[in-house]
This record gives sequence, C-alpha cells and structure tokens, in this order.
Amino acid sequence: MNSKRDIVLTEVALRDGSHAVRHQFTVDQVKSIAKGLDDANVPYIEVSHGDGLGGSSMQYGLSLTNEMELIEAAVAEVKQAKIAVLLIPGIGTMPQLKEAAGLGVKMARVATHVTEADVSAQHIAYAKELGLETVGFLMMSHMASPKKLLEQAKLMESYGADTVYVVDSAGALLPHQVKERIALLKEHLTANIGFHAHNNLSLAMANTLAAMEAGATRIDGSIRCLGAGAGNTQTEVAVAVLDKMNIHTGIDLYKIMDVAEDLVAPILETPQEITRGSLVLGYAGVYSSFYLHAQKAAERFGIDSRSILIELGKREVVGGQEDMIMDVAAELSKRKAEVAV
Ligand SMILES: CC[C@H](O)CC(=O)C(=O)O
Ligand SMILES: [Mn+2]
Repeated sequence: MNSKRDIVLTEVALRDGSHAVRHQFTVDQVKSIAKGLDDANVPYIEVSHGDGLGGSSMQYGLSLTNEMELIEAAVAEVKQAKIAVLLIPGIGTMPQLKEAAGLGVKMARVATHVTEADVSAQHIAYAKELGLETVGFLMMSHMASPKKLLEQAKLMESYGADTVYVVDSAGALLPHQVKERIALLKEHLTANIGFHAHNNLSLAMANTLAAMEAGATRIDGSIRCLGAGAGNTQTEVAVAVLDKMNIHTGIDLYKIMDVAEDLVAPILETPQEITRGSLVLGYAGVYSSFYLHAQKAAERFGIDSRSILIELGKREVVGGQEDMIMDVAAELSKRKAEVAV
C-alpha cells in the first residue's frame, strides 16, 4: 500500500467517544478496537478520558478503567499507529502527560477554549520537551471571530505546536464559516492545520471537506460516529468519500468498515444518531459533552433538556463549567414552578 497519505486522520472514538459511553470503556474494548484500527492502517488513535487526561472525576464523569491502563493497552496492541492523548490544562497535569509519554504515547493534543490559548504555553512546551508531536486544539471555535481565532492559533504555534486544530466542539459551524477560518489560518501559519467536527447539524462530513478545501491536512474522525453529541465525522464514511475523491488516507476501507460494524456497533448503548438533544446542541452552540449531563439534570428537575441547553448557549458556557448545568436546571425548574402558581 502506498504509505504517503494526502490527509492524516486521527481516530478519536476512544477519547471523544468516551463521553458517549459515559467513560465506561474496558481494557478489552480498547484493545480490540485499537488493534482493528491499527490493522486498517489508521495513523493516529487518541485514547483518554473524554475530557482528556485527568478527566475522571465526579464533575466530568468517573472512568470505569484508569485511563493509563487503557493507554498502555492500546500502545501494546498497535504496530504502526501512534497513540495520542488529549490534555486540557487545568484538568490534566504535566505529571500525567509524562506518565502517558512513558507508556509510549507519541502525540499530545493540548486543548483550550478558543479564546484562552495562552493557558497552553507550558503544556505545549512540556509536550515538546518530552519528544511528543504536539497539537494545539482550539475548542468551541464557533465562539470566536476568524480574526480572534487566528490570533489564538498564532499563540499556539509560537509555543511550539506542530499542528493547530480548529475544533467545532458544538457542531455549530456552517461550511462557509469553516472555510473562512481554515483559509485564514492557512494563510498566516506555518504549522499544519487540522479540523475536528461534530455532527449535531449533520454537517460533520461537509465541514470536513470544506476544511480540506481551504487547506486543512489533518482531520479527525470517530468510527461509527462514536463521539460526544451526534458524534464526529464518521471515520469509515470519510475514508470512503475521500477514496472516491482520489484523496489518499492510507486507511483500508473494508477493514475500517468491519471495525465499525463488528467491534464498535456492539458496544454502543444506543446508535449514534442526531437526536433532538444533539440537534439542539448544534443549534444552541453548546459543548457536545454537556449533552448527557443536561439529560440527567432535566430528569432530575422534571424539565425539558432543550431549555437547559438553549439557556447554556445564551450564557456562552465553556468546557469546565459543567457544574453550571445543574444550576441552570434548578433555576429553570424554579421559574417553571413560579409560573405555574
Ligand atoms: C471537553 C473536551 C472535548 O470533548 C474536546 C473535544 O473533542 C471538543 O471540544 O470537541
Ligand atoms: Mn470533540
């Protein structure tokens, strides 16, 4: 197989998909999926808690299995793929990054809210010091103007990021908005440009193609759409579409289809589809990882999860503010009770 890839895909189901399975991945699941992805020649496989290293907590959701065990298991299974981790400064720590590097991780993706790139400086520098390929990951990119996004991307590049990602965490961006953002970064950065989509408005594939057209050379996918909210760009679909466009991903189409059908589909609690909840996430521009929390809060307070998500969107909540979900739910439920009196 020709090994030169036109587009480099990072498979995120074993990290972003952690949100969708309430962080309940087992060692056996990670082993079999990582092995299948490696065998299909996927170049990068991200493994961590959904909120990155150190995410296992009451606030973000407790992991069933220590993520270092999952990372170690994935590293042991792969022959050619590189294992990546996500780290959000303030949630994950430098010692955890060091531990992951010691286990054989090859790439660190340092994620911040789109307007807070400055908090990634130390972590990006440390990841480089550890010899890791390093990505700056600008989350909730729909919340910043293209000009602001460029300023933040430049910061990450100046800290040493090899690649800077535009991250559509809420699946809220429209194709022309993706194009505008990626094109601007492409014009002004020397780092590789990446794009991470969510499918809440059914635009993940279209947005990924728009990003590539504007110059992105790194993309993310989640197999069987196993990611937060409605999932990400579906990896096996992206491989098929890009193949039809004569864009070489290096990934074996039949093998990746089989991993999706035989290994990933059976572990989904419900099929990954655009439910009204995930649609509202994209429409309101709220973090996909807030979805399950909002559902729980809605059940607890007897209100519609959509009202919670729309209100969170109005308040422009950012990752790390999951505790606001219960506050908003309590407030809306109180308002509802007052109106009923
Ligand atoms: C809370 C971290 C988040 O899941 C990272 C990510 O994949 C995104 O922002 O889309
Ligand atoms: Mn994501």
